[in-house]
Amino acid sequence: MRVFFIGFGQAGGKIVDMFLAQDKKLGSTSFRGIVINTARTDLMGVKYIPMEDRLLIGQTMVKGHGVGTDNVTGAKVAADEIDTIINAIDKRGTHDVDAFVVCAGLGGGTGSGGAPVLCRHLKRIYREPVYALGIIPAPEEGRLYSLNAARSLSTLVNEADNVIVFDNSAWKNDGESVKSAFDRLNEEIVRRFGVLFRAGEVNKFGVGEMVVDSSEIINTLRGGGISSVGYAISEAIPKGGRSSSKSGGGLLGGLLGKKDKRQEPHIDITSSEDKSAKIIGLVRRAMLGRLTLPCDYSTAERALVLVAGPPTELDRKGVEKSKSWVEENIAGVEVRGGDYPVDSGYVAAVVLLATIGNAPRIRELMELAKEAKEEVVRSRERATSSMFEDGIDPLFE
Ligand SMILES: Nc1nc2c(ncn2[C@@H]2O[C@H](COP(=O)(O)OP(=O)(O)OP(=O)(O)O)[C@@H](O)[C@H]2O)c(=O)[nH]1
Repeated sequence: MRVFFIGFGQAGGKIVDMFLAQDKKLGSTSFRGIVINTARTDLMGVKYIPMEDRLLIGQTMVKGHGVGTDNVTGAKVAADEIDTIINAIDKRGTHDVDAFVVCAGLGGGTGSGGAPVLCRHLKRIYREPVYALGIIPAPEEGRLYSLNAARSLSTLVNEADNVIVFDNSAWKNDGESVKSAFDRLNEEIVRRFGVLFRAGEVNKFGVGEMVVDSSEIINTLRGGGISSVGYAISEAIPKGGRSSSKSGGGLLGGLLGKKDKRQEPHIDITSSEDKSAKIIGLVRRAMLGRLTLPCDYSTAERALVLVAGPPTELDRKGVEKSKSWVEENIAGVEVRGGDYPVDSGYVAAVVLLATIGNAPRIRELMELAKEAKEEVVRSRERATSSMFEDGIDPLFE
């Protein structure tokens, strides 16, 4: 799938920078993108994106200093400068893209406010689908971040064709601060979505036996709402049957995973039966393990199962059986799937759970936003009644 990424704000910018770095490392041209920010220093912090693809907005309003977690200003700046943003996207080339992905941390100001505005305009201008990859804050980051995320998310679900969520709090380790975990979390994000969005890409192995092309990803995400992604890897059987000591094993190895002692040890299997069992096991681990957004997977309306790895490990029966298993376990009946052959020391399963109906953290954010709204109404009423007590008629003052 050819994806045009737009990194909005600091988190979005760093993640898109990594997507493009991965593309360069793989010698692929599936991904392109630009980054946008109101803070000059954040744009300078990006490592791989060329200077001409870094766009500073809001200079008259905030003078390159950022919007300071104020997402109303973030939205205003994006709306005021939408023509400049669209021009920068057009300049980078959009004629052959399959989808746009707007990537942003929803708890701050620039990306949180700007992403919904940008999605609305991209949808107005282009025929290709527009997805948001939204990072939601951990509760420990404070109420303001959660309120910003709730507000941004409720607008985004109406503006984007689908919002795929990554929950920072679900991914940081106990005792670790969210900030110190950023680099690791970003790697997790780029690994999952890098594999998913590359499905169907032609490499030296050609396309898979059961190719997943961009239309299958698009059809899976078609219902809108919020989606989550599961991922699991297992070591592949090295050529000649011995275990490889190299991390990843090959150019694309880094795409699927790096050597991780916590992963299940590989089992030397060669028969189709064994390959199929390995794939089913991986898909189960992907769906039942940690998702980008922890949610009740049984409420998903559609799903996509993608198995990536060396061609010798891919197995049609395994993918078919995994699809049936996913279908039995989600609310909807539309489950798509296929394989993606790559040169790697790993086999990976990605499960995209689309349009989910229940995620506790999203519910928590929405309740917080409702309470905050009620508080505002109550404090307005209190202010009005105190003015009456003072003998002031607010209508005439
Ligand atoms: N996963 C991840 N989350 C991040 C990263 N950087 C910031 N965040 C989260 O994103 C939210 C803040 O968004 P930022 O991107 O820093 O803010 P911004 O859009 O630049 O907006 P302002 O700084 O307010 O102008 C917070 O909830 C952070 O936890 C990152 O590198 N990775």
